[in-house]
Amino acid sequence: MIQPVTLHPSFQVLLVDDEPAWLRSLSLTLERAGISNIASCQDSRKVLPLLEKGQVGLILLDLTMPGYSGEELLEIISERYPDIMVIIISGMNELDTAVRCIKKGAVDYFVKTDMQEHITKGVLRAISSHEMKLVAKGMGQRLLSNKLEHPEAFDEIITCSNSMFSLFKYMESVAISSQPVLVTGESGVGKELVARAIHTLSERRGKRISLNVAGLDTTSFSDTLFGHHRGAFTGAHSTRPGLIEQARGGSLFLDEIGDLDLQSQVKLLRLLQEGEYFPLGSDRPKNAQTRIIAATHQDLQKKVQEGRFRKDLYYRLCIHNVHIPPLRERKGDIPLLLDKFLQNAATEMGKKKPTVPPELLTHLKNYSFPGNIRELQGMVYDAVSTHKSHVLSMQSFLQAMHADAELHTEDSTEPPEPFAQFEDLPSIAECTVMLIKEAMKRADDNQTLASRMLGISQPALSKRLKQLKD
Ligand SMILES: Nc1ncnc2c1ncn2[C@@H]1O[C@H](COP(=O)(O)OP(=O)(O)OP(=O)(O)O)[C@@H](O)[C@H]1O
Repeated sequence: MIQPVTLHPSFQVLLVDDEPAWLRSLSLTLERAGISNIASCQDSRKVLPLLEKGQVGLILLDLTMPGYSGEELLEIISERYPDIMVIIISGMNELDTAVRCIKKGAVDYFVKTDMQEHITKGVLRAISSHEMKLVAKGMGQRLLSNKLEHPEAFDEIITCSNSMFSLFKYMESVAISSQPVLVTGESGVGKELVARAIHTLSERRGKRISLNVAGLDTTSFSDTLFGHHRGAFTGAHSTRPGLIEQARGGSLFLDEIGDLDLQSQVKLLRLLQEGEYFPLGSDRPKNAQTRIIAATHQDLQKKVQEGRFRKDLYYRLCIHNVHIPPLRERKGDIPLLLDKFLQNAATEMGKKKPTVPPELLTHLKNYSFPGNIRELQGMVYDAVSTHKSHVLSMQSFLQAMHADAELHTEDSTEPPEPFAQFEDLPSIAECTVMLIKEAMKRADDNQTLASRMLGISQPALSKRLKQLKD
């Protein structure tokens, strides 16, 4: 069972300084920016034993301290703990010292008199960078293992496909990152379920809030996401927090992100880049402490090329990308999904789970499911709703598949070219053999079904098969 944690980031940020007042003030500044996994240490001699515990990922280190100096500690840490990042925050504004510290392995150097906002941004940058390193490290380890660490997070996603299993491992690896995740895939493949699993895996204590951004104009988008202050516009009678506030410490799922208008894209980009936003009617920025998960069935790269989606936003969003394959590329999932949906539909409608005719699975496996899992689910619910007793009728399935095939033939602007691969046309006899073989393959060697596909009787097919053998 995953226990929700309150702390961000997933590793500890250790503040080392001999001045308690500075430690307190720095700690408060970082907490305001949503960094809560903080430990402080006033005695430089206690730093190394603290690092032994293996929880620290980032150190903010003073230079002038009794015991070990910051530079001495920096050298030891770089050598013994190369994975831990060190930022120097010194009272001295000396270029030589800064250059020396960077050469010794510090990732940044700040002076205590620098603006707090400046220091905070540097710390947030280092946190993101360390998170990415942890993600990459975790990914390497997970790819070698054939087990999931949190299989329960994927309970709702029925699958036996290897490609989905690899995606689950990827999702486990990126779960700790606070960077956005872009979930892509055709309509009905399960993007929302995946977004839910990512939120569960992230172990964030805050809520998962969803928003479908399709059709929202810029004002509604800003108001819904950022909220408003009383009097911000006519009708704003009271202050209302936006969804980012509601998802504080959790995740914000933005569905249909490909439909976001260009002006709203600028606002979302700013939020992702700066980590802050302005509620309507306010000139005081607020820190966004939520992780963005976006989803789309559209080809965002194509939209970028067409100038309909901002390139910078696209790259920000797809730091982690989960692409879900369509159902036709994981047909092995069809029997499991069919069984699950039959059970669910029967339970919901107070019926006994129907028996399935044996040919149904073959028909379903030969169908391309443009509407993916949602389409299969719809077919099953429709069939169960009209089902009376015993064996489930195939009629509604066949009708749905036929109707869809017709729709797609009408849609298609380019007629298929079945002979494009042949330089010399095959003979009629060769075509017959090819057709029979293909029909038997599609029908899983079921002659009754194959003969139906070919439009001949089963005895006629059987005769031809015999001739082929001879
Ligand atoms: N692997 C799965 N196991 C069980 N149910 C699934 C699976 N994938 C999808 N579903 C079900 O199919 C339906 C569609 O899934 P979902 O809404 O997540 O798709 P989507 O990709 O977000 O679609 P859209 O692009 O149209 O928003 C839902 O009812 C969902 O519960």
